[in-house]
Amino acid sequence: MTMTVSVRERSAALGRQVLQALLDEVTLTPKPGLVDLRSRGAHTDLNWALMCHSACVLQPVFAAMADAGAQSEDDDQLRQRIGAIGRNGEALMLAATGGVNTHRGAIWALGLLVTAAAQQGARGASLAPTAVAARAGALARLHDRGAPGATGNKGELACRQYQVDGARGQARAGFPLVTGAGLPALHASRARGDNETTARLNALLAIVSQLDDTCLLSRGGESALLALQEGAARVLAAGGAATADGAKALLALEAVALARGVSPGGAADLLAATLFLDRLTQGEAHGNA
Ligand SMILES: CC(C)(COP(=O)(O)OP(=O)(O)OC[C@H]1O[C@@H](n2cnc3c(N)ncnc32)[C@H](O[C@H]2O[C@H](COP(=O)(O)OP(=O)(O)OP(=O)(O)O)[C@@H](O)[C@H]2O)[C@@H]1O)[C@@H](O)C(=O)NCCC(=O)NCCS
Ligand SMILES: Nc1ncnc2[nH]cnc12
Repeated sequence: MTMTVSVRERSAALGRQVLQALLDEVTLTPKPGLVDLRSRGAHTDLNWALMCHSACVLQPVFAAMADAGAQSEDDDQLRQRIGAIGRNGEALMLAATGGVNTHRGAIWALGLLVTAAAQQGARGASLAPTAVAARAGALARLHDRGAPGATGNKGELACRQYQVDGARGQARAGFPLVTGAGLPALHASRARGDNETTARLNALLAIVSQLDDTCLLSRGGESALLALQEGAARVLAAGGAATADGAKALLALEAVALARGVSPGGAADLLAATLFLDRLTQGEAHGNA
């Protein structure tokens, strides 16, 4: 009995940590093309308040996935369970936003990661980012029998048209751009004394510079993807968002995103995933500086 209560409490705490990561991501400012505290970026149907509302509505969904992860004995059953919770979460999101896709990618990526973190925690296994991401990747590779054969979503269509792996591929590979780009950039930036906002912006740019983001592909095609990847790499090569040259390059990147009407929504989700994994090992020490 006491055991059940403490599993629930830990799951609820993980749900709050996901919520915090989503709020930190959307509040991070200035982001190129994305919704932030200043603006809607390249979006007409999204804004900061709607993104925050959506994140709050989804908190119990992430806690339910964590609960499933903590209590699971069998990976295949767990995969079916979180697939169902994720689809229900998507329906809740659409009902709460009047049909706007605020967090589909986040439900997918952070859903897998929070499940994996809860499973690792319940087994007394490592909560290191690489261990949690690898566990999440293993879950993503299992067949979700409740999933429709085709979603018809823009990401899926872009994957087919441009021969990229998209959100599914990133998860099945164990989130290599979270562990290999976002987290290293976040930590390197903090280590050289950048403030937390700059460190998070540099983590986002490191992800944008390498990700085949289907949000960019579906709105702007390959030329938009390349323009954003190269623009993000230029900010980092100039020393990152904290330097004068980097800040100039970031403004130029934002102008490119707005002129093309594109937004790196997949990279934003992976930044939230980066911040979640960082928080798992760092505790709640980092505020929005
Ligand atoms: C397996 C799914 C991820 C279904 O994916 P599908 O291929 O069907 O396509 P999408 O709906 O496009 O979902 C993919 C979302 O993932 C984000 N993303 C894009 N590229 C990548 C990438 N390379 N790596 C990781 N993540 C990526 C992205 O999400 C963000 O963008 C959303 C806004 O996108 P969009 O609707 O295109 O919006 P706009 O461009 O603004 O549209 P318009 O205004 O122009 O109309 C936003 O939500 C961000 O989150 C992609 O959208 C999965 O969804 C699935 O199977 N779900 C059900 C089960 C489940 O959730 N399980 C979870 C636990 S197992
Ligand atoms: N900040 C943001 N702006 C637009 N789309 C997003 N998807 C996830 N985070 C986002």
